[in-house]
Amino acid sequence: MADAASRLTALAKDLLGHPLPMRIRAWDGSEAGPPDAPVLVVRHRRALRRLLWRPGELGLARAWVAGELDVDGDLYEALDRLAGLIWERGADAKDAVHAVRDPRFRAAARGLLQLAGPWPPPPPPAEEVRRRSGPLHTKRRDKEAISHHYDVGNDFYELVLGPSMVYSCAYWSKDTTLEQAQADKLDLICRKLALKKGDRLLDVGCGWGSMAIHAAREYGARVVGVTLSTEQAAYARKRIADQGLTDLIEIRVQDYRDVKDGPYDAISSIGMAEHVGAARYREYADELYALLKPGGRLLNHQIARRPEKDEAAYHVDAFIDAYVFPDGELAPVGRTAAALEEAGFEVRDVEAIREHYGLTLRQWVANLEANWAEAQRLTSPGRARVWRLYMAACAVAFERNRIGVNQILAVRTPEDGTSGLPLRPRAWTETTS
Ligand SMILES: C[S@@+](CC[C@H](N)C(=O)[O-])C[C@H]1O[C@@H](n2cnc3c(N)ncnc32)[C@H](O)[C@@H]1O
Repeated sequence: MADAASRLTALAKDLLGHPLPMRIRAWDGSEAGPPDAPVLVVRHRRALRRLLWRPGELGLARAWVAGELDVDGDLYEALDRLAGLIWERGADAKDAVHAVRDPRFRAAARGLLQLAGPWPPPPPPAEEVRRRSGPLHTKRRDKEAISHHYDVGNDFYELVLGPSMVYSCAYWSKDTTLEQAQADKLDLICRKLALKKGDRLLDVGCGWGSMAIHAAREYGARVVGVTLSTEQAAYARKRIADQGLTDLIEIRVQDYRDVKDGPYDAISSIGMAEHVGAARYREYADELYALLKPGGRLLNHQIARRPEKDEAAYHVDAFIDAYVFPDGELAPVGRTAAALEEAGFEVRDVEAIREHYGLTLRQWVANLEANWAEAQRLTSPGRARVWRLYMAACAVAFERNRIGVNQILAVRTPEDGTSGLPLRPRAWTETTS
């Protein structure tokens, strides 16, 4: 009988209707497939059982988290090749229906079942979030989802994010470091908001307090930062005390829907609206509008995805939902802009900075890899693997324009129409390559 790698390669071709664009190394040490391609390592045939049980992303993710699947070689190239396969070839549901009717496909599925060994598959890895039923984005459920993602431990985030502790896309220029690019991003937002000494700034989804600190220290703003994560809040308060900024900054563990002490001169929302859910964008926009004084500005920095015919696709992918961001949702940028306009905002500027997120994520992955043993110790080997795959896959998704990230500047323009913006807020000629 042929070795496991050759059988897998042949079965994958019959199942996919296309050769697998990777080399395979199987549990028996055999190898097959294109010689120069990255190697998909199938350490244990249990991985196949998981895949047959949950075909597609979730099955792959479970095997990856359990350490049964790995990549030897350039992870980005491997993901890029797989993304090409999934996004360009697997997108058409009609193909899948044809495939299931095809006797070759059915024979291949039976072959895989044989190769997979004794049924049933093992239980999902402990890192998987237990699915909850009931309505999405209630305050309670959002708090649980946020704790899952952010209460992994500040030490772990320090390893990945580095000293800037900013968990959103940085603003790069040639030869900058991550720390500089993050500081540049925070400063860009302060300038877009035209912050000045004494202004009241509300930073919704304040993370570990980096924006609050920058705005207070560099612009003299008085800042309220809100987060749902108790660990983030504790960390932010300590940083603020260490820098002697407690008079200017207050950090609260509070849902943004419960902030009632407006009006503010400006609001920043950086990497938070991804948690809101597209169905609630209007509620989100209404809340922020009500918290601003007339003439006040909002800077909404948010990941978006390309439009889909089926809105169910806006829910994040199965792997990310099960292991990383439960209940996260991405929608096209127009949905956010429309909700802001409907709430009464004047949308003044949209800056798309997609490529910057690819660069940021690659740096986070490099930080994680450089601290791999420590990262596994601080969380678990499974969780460290989840994060590496999630961040590398997101980098590829940004680079391939599957998802993007945008800064929307919106003003609560008063009745008389004075927006307070300069005639030429930004000159294209100033941009660097
Ligand atoms: C991706 S982090 C971004 C943190 C920070 N803005 C940064 O750029 O580093 C998202 C933040 O949104 C917060 N968040 C999510 N939903 C929230 C809600 N309903 N109310 C308040 N904060 C929320 C999380 O607690 C977290 O601090």
